[in-house]
Amino acid sequence: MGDTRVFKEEVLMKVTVVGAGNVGATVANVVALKKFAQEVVLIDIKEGVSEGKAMDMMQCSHALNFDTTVKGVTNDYAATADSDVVVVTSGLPRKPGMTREELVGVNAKIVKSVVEQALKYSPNAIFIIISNPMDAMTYLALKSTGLPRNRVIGMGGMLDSSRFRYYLSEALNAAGHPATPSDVDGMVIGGHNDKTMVPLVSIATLRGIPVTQLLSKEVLADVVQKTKVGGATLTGLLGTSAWYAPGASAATLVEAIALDAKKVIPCCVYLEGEYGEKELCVGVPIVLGKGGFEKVVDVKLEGEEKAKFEESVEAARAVNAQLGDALK
Ligand SMILES: NC(=O)c1ccc[n+]([C@@H]2O[C@H](COP(=O)([O-])OP(=O)(O)OC[C@H]3O[C@@H](n4cnc5c(N)ncnc54)[C@H](O)[C@@H]3O)[C@@H](O)[C@H]2O)c1
Ligand SMILES: O=C(O)C[C@H](O)C(=O)O
Repeated sequence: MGDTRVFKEEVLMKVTVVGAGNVGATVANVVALKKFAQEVVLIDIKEGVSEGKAMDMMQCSHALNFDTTVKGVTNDYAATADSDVVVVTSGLPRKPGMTREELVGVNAKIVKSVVEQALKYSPNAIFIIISNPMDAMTYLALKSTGLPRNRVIGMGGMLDSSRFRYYLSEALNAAGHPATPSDVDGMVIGGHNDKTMVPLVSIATLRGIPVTQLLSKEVLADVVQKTKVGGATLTGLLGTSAWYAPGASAATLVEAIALDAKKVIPCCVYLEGEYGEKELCVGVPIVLGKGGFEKVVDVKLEGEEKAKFEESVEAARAVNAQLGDALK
């Protein structure tokens, strides 16, 4: 089979994934499959689970031809030392009928404590926050560590945009315009929640053709609504929240950092005046490279989309207000 090693000297990346549940294990697996990292450390509080999942993944390496080492540990942050990226997935997922915001109290304690422990061993790491409610958890991670804003990034927009593309492709197919999700370009900004995320219909395209020229207003409104409740729909079907697309989305962010790809991806970041907002973390397009987020990309929002983004910002502020003592 020849030499399968694919690492470039400058991409000897170490990635820690905190939480070895559905999402965390998927992130570790997809990172290994993408072949850009030297080592992935999976850490959890449940005795043996990280070790078992890591061993299972390592036993895929022959069949799937990757050389990344996946290591599992229980509560041993020393093993995570000198990670370049730390992905935080630890915390409770919602159950059918719940909102993500209902998890704020319990997950705030978990996220605050794991970020502090991971930072002690990896003082230069970039943190990617997944745990929900993600916008508030990103804000908490940033405020409680005092890290520069480019090193704390929440993942939600990449996932919501994937769902938007998926539902757009379904609607386009039904309207007689053959399309796969990857033929469609579309972005979701704002908070990662069921009510106020903002799928940007005005700039969505099928291979460059505006979808507004191909689909009726009613169909587009239906696509927007399905996208907004995409996570709740899956939670209803699965009995717990989704993991394949969340894991793949988080791994894609890690990859953009590892390869210094300078990709434009909607992510949750701390705003300092961009989009007319400050003092909160919310989803906007950013350029992602080796330093974390390098800049916020300005999309000129108008009319209804502008008003919806402002609503989303207010909703994110309301959840931050519930962080209370966790912020101290
Ligand atoms: N941002 C997003 O787009 C997105 C997508 C999917 C899920 N999520 C969120 O991600 C989180 C994880 O979801 P999941 O489906 O993997 O849940 P899960 O229950 O399968 O896994 C969570 C894991 O976290 C571990 N954990 C709990 N406290 C910990 C601690 N202090 N240190 C280390 N590990 C700890 C648990 O033992 C468990 O293994 C949830 O909060 C969920 O809502 C976010
Ligand atoms: O829906 C959830 O609670 C999990 C996640 O945020 C998702 O969108 O899949």
